[in-house]
Amino acid sequence: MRIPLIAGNWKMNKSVDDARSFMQIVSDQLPEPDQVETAIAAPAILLETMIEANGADRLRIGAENCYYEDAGAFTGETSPQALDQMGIPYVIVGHSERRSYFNETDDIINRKVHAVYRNHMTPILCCDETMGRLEAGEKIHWVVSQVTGALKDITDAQARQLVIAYEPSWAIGSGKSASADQAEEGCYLIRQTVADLYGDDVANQMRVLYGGSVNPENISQIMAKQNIDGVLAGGASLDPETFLQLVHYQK
Ligand SMILES: O=C[C@H](O)COP(=O)(O)O
Repeated sequence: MRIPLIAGNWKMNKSVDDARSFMQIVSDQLPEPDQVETAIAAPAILLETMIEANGADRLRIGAENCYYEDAGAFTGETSPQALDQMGIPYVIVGHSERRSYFNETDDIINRKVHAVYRNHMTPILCCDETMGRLEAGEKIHWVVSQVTGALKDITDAQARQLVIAYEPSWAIGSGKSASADQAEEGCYLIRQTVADLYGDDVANQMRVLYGGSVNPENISQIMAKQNIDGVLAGGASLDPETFLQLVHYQK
Protein backbone atom coordinates (compact mmCIF):
# COMPACT_ATOMS: atom_id res chain seq x y z
CA MET A 1 0.00 0.00 0.00
CA ARG A 2 1.29 3.45 -0.89
CA ILE A 3 0.87 5.88 2.05
CA PRO A 4 -0.36 9.30 0.85
CA LEU A 5 2.24 12.07 1.07
CA ILE A 6 1.02 15.64 1.43
CA ALA A 7 4.06 17.82 0.98
CA GLY A 8 4.63 21.56 0.87
CA ASN A 9 7.42 23.45 -0.84
CA TRP A 10 7.93 26.83 0.76
CA LYS A 11 10.42 28.05 -1.85
CA MET A 12 12.05 31.33 -0.62
CA ASN A 13 8.99 32.73 1.13
CA LYS A 14 9.49 32.52 4.89
CA SER A 15 11.51 34.16 7.65
CA VAL A 16 12.86 32.31 10.68
CA ASP A 17 10.03 33.74 12.79
CA ASP A 18 7.44 32.65 10.20
CA ALA A 19 8.85 29.13 10.22
CA ARG A 20 8.75 28.91 14.01
CA SER A 21 5.15 30.13 14.30
CA PHE A 22 4.01 27.81 11.45
CA MET A 23 5.46 24.85 13.33
CA GLN A 24 3.82 25.89 16.59
CA ILE A 25 0.41 25.89 14.89
CA VAL A 26 0.62 22.70 12.82
CA SER A 27 2.90 20.32 14.66
CA ASP A 28 0.32 18.78 17.00
CA GLN A 29 -2.54 18.77 14.46
CA LEU A 30 -1.00 16.41 11.93
CA PRO A 31 -2.13 12.84 11.22
CA GLU A 32 -0.12 9.78 12.19
CA PRO A 33 2.57 9.31 9.52
CA ASP A 34 1.44 5.73 8.85
CA GLN A 35 -1.98 7.11 7.80
CA VAL A 36 -1.02 10.26 5.89
CA GLU A 37 2.60 11.33 5.70
CA THR A 38 3.16 15.09 5.82
CA ALA A 39 6.23 17.06 4.81
CA ILE A 40 7.44 20.60 4.29
CA ALA A 41 10.49 21.33 2.17
CA ALA A 42 12.14 24.54 3.33
CA PRO A 43 15.31 26.50 2.57
CA ALA A 44 18.40 25.11 4.31
CA ILE A 45 18.66 28.20 6.50
CA LEU A 46 15.30 27.40 8.16
CA LEU A 47 15.76 23.68 8.76
CA GLU A 48 17.30 23.81 12.24
CA THR A 49 14.51 26.10 13.51
CA MET A 50 11.87 23.76 12.09
CA ILE A 51 13.44 20.64 13.53
CA GLU A 52 13.59 22.25 16.97
CA ALA A 53 9.93 23.29 16.78
CA ASN A 54 8.64 19.93 15.46
CA GLY A 55 7.00 18.98 18.76
CA ALA A 56 5.10 15.77 17.95
CA ASP A 57 7.71 14.88 15.32
CA ARG A 58 5.02 14.03 12.77
CA LEU A 59 6.10 16.48 10.08
CA ARG A 60 8.92 15.34 7.77
CA ILE A 61 11.16 18.33 7.27
CA GLY A 62 12.76 18.28 3.86
CA ALA A 63 15.24 20.39 1.92
CA GLU A 64 14.45 22.21 -1.32
CA ASN A 65 17.82 21.55 -2.89
CA CYS A 66 21.34 20.29 -2.30
CA TYR A 67 24.63 20.04 -4.17
CA TYR A 68 25.81 16.83 -5.82
CA GLU A 69 29.16 16.70 -3.98
CA ASP A 70 29.22 15.83 -0.29
CA ALA A 71 31.81 18.42 0.78
CA GLY A 72 34.52 20.66 -0.62
CA ALA A 73 35.26 24.11 -2.01
CA PHE A 74 31.77 24.91 -3.31
CA THR A 75 30.97 28.32 -1.86
CA GLY A 76 27.33 28.81 -1.01
CA GLU A 77 26.17 25.28 -1.75
CA THR A 78 24.22 22.96 0.60
CA SER A 79 25.96 19.69 1.51
CA PRO A 80 23.78 16.56 1.24
CA GLN A 81 26.01 14.99 3.89
CA ALA A 82 25.17 17.80 6.34
CA LEU A 83 21.45 17.45 5.54
CA ASP A 84 21.66 13.76 6.37
CA GLN A 85 23.46 14.53 9.64
CA MET A 86 20.57 16.85 10.54
CA GLY A 87 18.12 13.97 10.03
CA ILE A 88 16.52 15.36 6.87
CA PRO A 89 14.54 12.59 5.07
CA TYR A 90 13.62 14.26 1.75
CA VAL A 91 15.28 16.57 -0.74
CA ILE A 92 13.47 18.12 -3.70
CA VAL A 93 15.50 17.65 -6.88
CA GLY A 94 14.80 18.98 -10.37
CA HIS A 95 12.11 21.52 -9.58
CA SER A 96 11.23 23.52 -12.71
CA GLU A 97 12.43 26.71 -10.97
CA ARG A 98 15.86 25.10 -10.52
CA ARG A 99 15.82 23.90 -14.13
CA SER A 100 14.85 27.28 -15.57
CA TYR A 101 16.45 29.89 -13.24
CA PHE A 102 19.57 27.93 -12.27
CA ASN A 103 20.10 26.05 -15.55
CA GLU A 104 19.95 22.61 -13.98
CA THR A 105 20.22 19.95 -16.67
CA ASP A 106 19.16 16.30 -16.54
CA ASP A 107 22.83 15.43 -15.92
CA ILE A 108 23.05 17.75 -12.88
CA ILE A 109 19.71 16.46 -11.60
CA ASN A 110 20.91 12.87 -12.00
CA ARG A 111 24.05 13.67 -9.98
CA LYS A 112 21.90 15.23 -7.27
CA VAL A 113 19.62 12.18 -7.16
CA HIS A 114 22.72 10.02 -6.61
CA ALA A 115 23.99 12.41 -3.91
CA VAL A 116 20.67 12.26 -2.05
CA TYR A 117 20.61 8.45 -2.08
CA ARG A 118 24.30 8.21 -1.20
CA ASN A 119 23.48 10.23 1.92
CA HIS A 120 20.56 8.02 2.99
CA MET A 121 17.79 10.44 1.99
CA THR A 122 14.97 10.20 -0.54
CA PRO A 123 14.66 12.50 -3.53
CA ILE A 124 11.38 14.11 -4.44
CA LEU A 125 12.14 14.30 -8.13
CA CYS A 126 10.13 16.93 -10.01
CA CYS A 127 9.23 16.59 -13.68
CA ASP A 128 7.73 19.57 -15.44
CA GLU A 129 5.88 20.07 -18.67
CA THR A 130 5.24 23.35 -20.45
CA MET A 131 2.04 24.43 -22.21
CA GLY A 132 4.03 24.75 -25.45
CA ARG A 133 5.11 21.13 -25.25
CA LEU A 134 1.60 20.04 -24.31
CA GLU A 135 0.16 21.84 -27.34
CA ALA A 136 2.92 20.53 -29.63
CA GLY A 137 2.14 16.96 -28.54
CA GLU A 138 5.61 16.58 -26.98
CA LYS A 139 4.41 15.88 -23.46
CA ILE A 140 5.10 12.16 -23.47
CA HIS A 141 8.59 12.50 -24.89
CA TRP A 142 9.45 15.31 -22.47
CA VAL A 143 8.23 13.58 -19.30
CA VAL A 144 9.85 10.26 -20.27
CA SER A 145 13.19 11.93 -21.03
CA GLN A 146 13.26 13.81 -17.70
CA VAL A 147 12.50 10.64 -15.69
CA THR A 148 14.97 8.55 -17.67
CA GLY A 149 17.71 11.20 -17.45
CA ALA A 150 17.30 11.75 -13.71
CA LEU A 151 17.37 8.01 -12.93
CA LYS A 152 20.49 7.05 -14.90
CA ASP A 153 22.40 4.35 -12.93
CA ILE A 154 19.86 4.39 -10.08
CA THR A 155 19.32 0.87 -8.72
CA ASP A 156 16.00 -1.00 -8.39
CA ALA A 157 16.18 -0.72 -4.58
CA GLN A 158 16.68 3.04 -4.81
CA ALA A 159 13.92 3.50 -7.38
CA ARG A 160 11.51 1.65 -5.11
CA GLN A 161 11.78 4.41 -2.45
CA LEU A 162 11.57 7.24 -4.95
CA VAL A 163 8.98 10.00 -4.91
CA ILE A 164 8.31 11.72 -8.25
CA ALA A 165 6.21 14.86 -8.59
CA TYR A 166 4.46 15.71 -11.84
CA GLU A 167 4.39 19.49 -11.97
CA PRO A 168 3.24 21.16 -15.20
CA SER A 169 4.94 24.59 -15.32
CA TRP A 170 1.74 26.21 -16.54
CA ALA A 171 -0.05 25.17 -13.35
CA ILE A 172 2.67 26.30 -10.91
CA GLY A 173 1.73 29.48 -9.09
CA SER A 174 -0.86 30.31 -11.75
CA GLY A 175 -3.98 29.49 -9.76
CA LYS A 176 -4.93 27.20 -12.68
CA SER A 177 -4.41 23.65 -11.56
CA ALA A 178 -4.38 20.82 -14.05
CA SER A 179 -7.73 19.04 -13.96
CA ALA A 180 -7.78 15.85 -11.92
CA ASP A 181 -7.83 13.90 -15.21
CA GLN A 182 -4.82 15.79 -16.59
CA ALA A 183 -2.95 15.28 -13.31
CA GLU A 184 -3.76 11.57 -13.40
CA GLU A 185 -2.58 11.31 -17.01
CA GLY A 186 0.80 12.86 -16.11
CA CYS A 187 1.24 10.69 -13.01
CA TYR A 188 0.26 7.56 -14.94
CA LEU A 189 2.81 8.41 -17.61
CA ILE A 190 5.53 8.76 -14.96
CA ARG A 191 4.58 5.42 -13.37
CA GLN A 192 4.61 3.71 -16.77
CA THR A 193 8.05 5.16 -17.51
CA VAL A 194 9.37 3.77 -14.22
CA ALA A 195 7.67 0.42 -15.01
CA ASP A 196 9.49 0.32 -18.35
CA LEU A 197 12.80 1.02 -16.61
CA TYR A 198 12.44 -1.10 -13.44
CA GLY A 199 9.35 -3.29 -13.82
CA ASP A 200 5.82 -3.15 -12.43
CA ASP A 201 6.74 -4.13 -8.90
CA VAL A 202 9.02 -1.11 -8.41
CA ALA A 203 6.63 1.22 -10.24
CA ASN A 204 3.73 0.13 -8.05
CA GLN A 205 5.65 0.85 -4.84
CA MET A 206 6.94 4.25 -5.89
CA ARG A 207 4.85 7.29 -4.97
CA VAL A 208 3.86 9.86 -7.56
CA LEU A 209 2.64 13.32 -6.51
CA TYR A 210 0.90 16.07 -8.41
CA GLY A 211 1.95 19.72 -7.98
CA GLY A 212 0.60 22.93 -9.47
CA SER A 213 -2.00 25.21 -7.81
CA VAL A 214 -3.24 22.53 -5.43
CA ASN A 215 -5.61 24.03 -2.84
CA PRO A 216 -8.16 22.85 -0.26
CA GLU A 217 -10.94 22.97 -2.91
CA ASN A 218 -9.30 20.76 -5.53
CA ILE A 219 -7.20 18.35 -3.44
CA SER A 220 -9.91 15.73 -2.85
CA GLN A 221 -10.61 15.29 -6.57
CA ILE A 222 -6.90 15.04 -7.29
CA MET A 223 -6.25 12.56 -4.48
CA ALA A 224 -9.12 10.36 -5.67
CA LYS A 225 -7.14 9.38 -8.78
CA GLN A 226 -5.55 5.96 -8.94
CA ASN A 227 -2.00 6.98 -9.82
CA ILE A 228 -1.78 10.04 -7.57
CA ASP A 229 -0.33 9.31 -4.14
CA GLY A 230 -0.04 12.85 -2.85
CA VAL A 231 0.59 16.47 -3.68
CA LEU A 232 3.45 18.94 -3.67
CA ALA A 233 1.89 22.29 -2.84
CA GLY A 234 3.65 25.64 -3.06
CA GLY A 235 1.41 28.62 -2.23
CA ALA A 236 -1.14 26.56 -0.29
CA SER A 237 1.56 25.26 2.06
CA LEU A 238 2.54 28.70 3.33
CA ASP A 239 -0.42 29.42 5.57
CA PRO A 240 -0.62 26.92 8.47
CA GLU A 241 -4.43 26.67 8.44
CA THR A 242 -4.50 26.09 4.67
CA PHE A 243 -1.77 23.46 4.95
CA LEU A 244 -3.80 21.71 7.65
CA GLN A 245 -6.80 21.69 5.32
CA LEU A 246 -4.68 19.98 2.66
CA VAL A 247 -3.38 17.44 5.14
CA HIS A 248 -6.90 16.63 6.35
CA TYR A 249 -8.30 16.40 2.79
CA GLN A 250 -10.30 13.30 3.66
CA LYS A 251 -12.42 14.98 6.35
O1 LIG B 1 6.66 22.69 -5.70
C1 LIG B 1 5.53 23.16 -5.77
C2 LIG B 1 5.02 23.69 -7.01
O2 LIG B 1 5.91 24.56 -7.61
C3 LIG B 1 3.60 24.14 -6.94
O3 LIG B 1 3.49 25.48 -6.54
P1 LIG B 1 1.99 26.11 -6.38
O4 LIG B 1 1.23 25.16 -5.53
O5 LIG B 1 2.23 27.44 -5.74
O6 LIG B 1 1.42 26.20 -7.75
